[in-house]
Amino acid sequence: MVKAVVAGASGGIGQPLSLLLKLSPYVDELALYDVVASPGVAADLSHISTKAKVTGYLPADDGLKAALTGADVVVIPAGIPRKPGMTRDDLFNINAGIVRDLITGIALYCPSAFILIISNPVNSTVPIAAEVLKKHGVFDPKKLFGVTTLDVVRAETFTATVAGKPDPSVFKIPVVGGHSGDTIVPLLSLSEPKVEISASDRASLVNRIQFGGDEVVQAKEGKGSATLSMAHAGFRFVESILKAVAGETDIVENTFVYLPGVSGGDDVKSITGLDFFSVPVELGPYGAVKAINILPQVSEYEKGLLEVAYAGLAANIKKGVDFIVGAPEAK
Ligand SMILES: NC(=O)C1=CN([C@@H]2O[C@H](COP(=O)(O)OP(=O)(O)OC[C@H]3O[C@@H](n4cnc5c(N)ncnc54)[C@H](O)[C@@H]3O)[C@@H](O)[C@H]2O)C=CC1
Ligand SMILES: O=C([O-])CC(=O)C(=O)O
Repeated sequence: MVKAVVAGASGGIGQPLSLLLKLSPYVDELALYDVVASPGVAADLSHISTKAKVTGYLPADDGLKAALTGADVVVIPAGIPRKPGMTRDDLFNINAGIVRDLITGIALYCPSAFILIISNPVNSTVPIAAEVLKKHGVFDPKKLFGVTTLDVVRAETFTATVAGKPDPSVFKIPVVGGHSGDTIVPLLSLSEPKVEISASDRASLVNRIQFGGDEVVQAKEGKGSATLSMAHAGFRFVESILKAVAGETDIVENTFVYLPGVSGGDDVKSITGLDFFSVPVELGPYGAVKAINILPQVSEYEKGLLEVAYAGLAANIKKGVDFIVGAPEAK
């Protein structure tokens, strides 16, 4: 019996993601938590004739505890989205506290659940989550994931367009680093099948993948950021986790993990110098089995992109850690 929880279930991502989970054969119970409207969303979804039993919870009456108790996987798309002109880091002040409080609930009520963080800025919210879990003595790095799947989905789609291929799903393209602007590093040189593109097409393709989020923010004109493509990407990642839990093998997703806690992570860290980084990760029934170190295979051009990403990521990660452990005193 698999219980999935969506925290932030009434939002732009939360609703379609909950719909996809309600349709999944891997989910037996689906608990929807939000500060508004979650019982209504749950009532609506509960009429769909699939097996998952859907319930909705608000903060009142220990709703977070009721939602999380017994959870196997918790997906977190709670928090505010960007408006035009904002960076993901501009969301930190509000979303950091939201993620901290939800992770505290997970530490108390379902400490062995898989935790998938969608809330931005992912480069900082995942370190926040790790520190909260450490404080409670329940941190299992094999089960904490920053969801960077949308970058992979965009890489597949935009590359197919440039390559003139009608079906983007034939592509497998690793995207490493973090989840904001130039911390997102698509490794087009490792694309399968191979893509032959000119240097100038490559530069604009990389830029489009790195700033795909901004494209949607601008097109929505102040009404939020990517929600439907994110629900698809989030569901793809949750489903990979649930397939691995069900015993399927050879499941690999790119995801932002705590490298020192994942097998193979130290090899990646010895190149990046960072504790958190998104790389292809093999998933198994107990979480991350192995971080796959593809960094030695990248092109010279991609090495340059990576150097830029390292600097931005270091600052974002430190900001998240400091939010929980406290910034060191100025001397
Ligand atoms: N990782 C990624 O690739 C992506 C991340 N995002 C991020 O996902 C987050 C959500 O985006 P949207 O769904 O568009 O926003 P939204 O505003 O439509 O929905 C957010 C939901 O979170 C709820 N919420 C707020 N505080 C909460 C709390 N303490 N506990 C539970 N729920 C709470 C709100 O009531 C709302 O229903 C944003 O931070 C956004 O930047 C968005 C797209 C891609
Ligand atoms: O751009 C945003 O703020 C939302 C996001 O993370 C994305 O679409 O990749």
